[in-house]
Amino acid sequence: MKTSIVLYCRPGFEKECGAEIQEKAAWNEMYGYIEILKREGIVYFHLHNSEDAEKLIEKLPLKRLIFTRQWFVTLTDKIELPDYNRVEAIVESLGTEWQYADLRMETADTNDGKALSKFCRKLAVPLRQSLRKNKILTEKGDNEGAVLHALFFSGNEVQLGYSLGTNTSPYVMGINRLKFPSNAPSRSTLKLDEAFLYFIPKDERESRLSSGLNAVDLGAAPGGWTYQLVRRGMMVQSIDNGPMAESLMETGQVKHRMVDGFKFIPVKKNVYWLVCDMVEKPHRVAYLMAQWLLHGYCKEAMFNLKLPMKGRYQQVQKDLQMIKDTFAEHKVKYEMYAKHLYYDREEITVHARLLSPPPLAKD
Ligand SMILES: C[S@@+](CC[C@H](N)C(=O)[O-])C[C@H]1O[C@@H](n2cnc3c(N)ncnc32)[C@H](O)[C@@H]1O
Repeated sequence: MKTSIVLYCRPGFEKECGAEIQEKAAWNEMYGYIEILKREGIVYFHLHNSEDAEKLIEKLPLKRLIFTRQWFVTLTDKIELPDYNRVEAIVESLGTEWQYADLRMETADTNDGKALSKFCRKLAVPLRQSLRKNKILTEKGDNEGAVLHALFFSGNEVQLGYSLGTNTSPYVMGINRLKFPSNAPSRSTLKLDEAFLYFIPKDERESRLSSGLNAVDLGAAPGGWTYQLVRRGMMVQSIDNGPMAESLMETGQVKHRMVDGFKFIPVKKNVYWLVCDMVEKPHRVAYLMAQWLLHGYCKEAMFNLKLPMKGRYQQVQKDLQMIKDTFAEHKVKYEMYAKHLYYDREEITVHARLLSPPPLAKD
């Protein structure tokens, strides 16, 4: 059996996901070839050297991959399951050598996969029990331990693998499913909600997403992103020529400014968050975000970069590199992560902040 890494991404983005893992593995001098399950959001990275699989998921932070939602190292090839005694067949193929802290029942992120996930939920109960009985699954609460993945292709076909508790997504298939708030003005509200939950660690949310902070929302109408800022108690300047939802204006927390988002500069230096969802050329948005941070107009920025039809991975790399080069030119320390989040479609979300004083800020 060859040892491979299985990566989950948004269906339709397998090529980008494959190109990215191959490139970032090569930076670590690990090589292999890609096999994609087209439109299923599943990518195999078959490593030439089997030992590299675990080394790679240990060394490369999952957070550094833009197009990968979740990953695992294979323990088995695809296993054929009988119609009965599926649990026994899975437990048997695992052996008793290794223990896991958690079990994830997974499928492709497709309509067929959704139908299959009901079956998985039912099977999870007896499977967990049996894994515990056989001491393959340890007691809950061990975040450091390995996570066991069971990827189902049908009720009769599964592949098993593991990820490392310290470098894995906490969600099944790496997807954080959120409930759409019925009073939000647009569905894109979920993009910013997911982004805040993904990029800002839980124990820092109280200070970095706290009530009373000031925010600017560029390309705000009708207000899905502003809604997330208002909901967290922030005061928001919403920039867009289009109309904002009345319900948001009534909160008294929103100032609507009908001006060009590329020309707007805040009068006061008290803006903490800049969020931006303008449908614009990504390099223009990337440049604007870097300028806001370097001038100290905001402390943190969360923004979308629209993806082109072709050469999506290369374009994203170019736009992010431009921001990195601009920061390097000004010798600032910074933190920047980008992710193709679940609620993103033809765009990725980027979070950036400076860790040293903004060099172009004027008193
Ligand atoms: C995808 S929509 C934003 C949706 C919004 N984030 C929400 O959650 O409801 C993009 C918005 O960007 C605005 N926009 C595009 N170019 C702009 C510019 N130069 N200045 C201000 N707004 C702009 C458009 O008017 C449009 O309302």
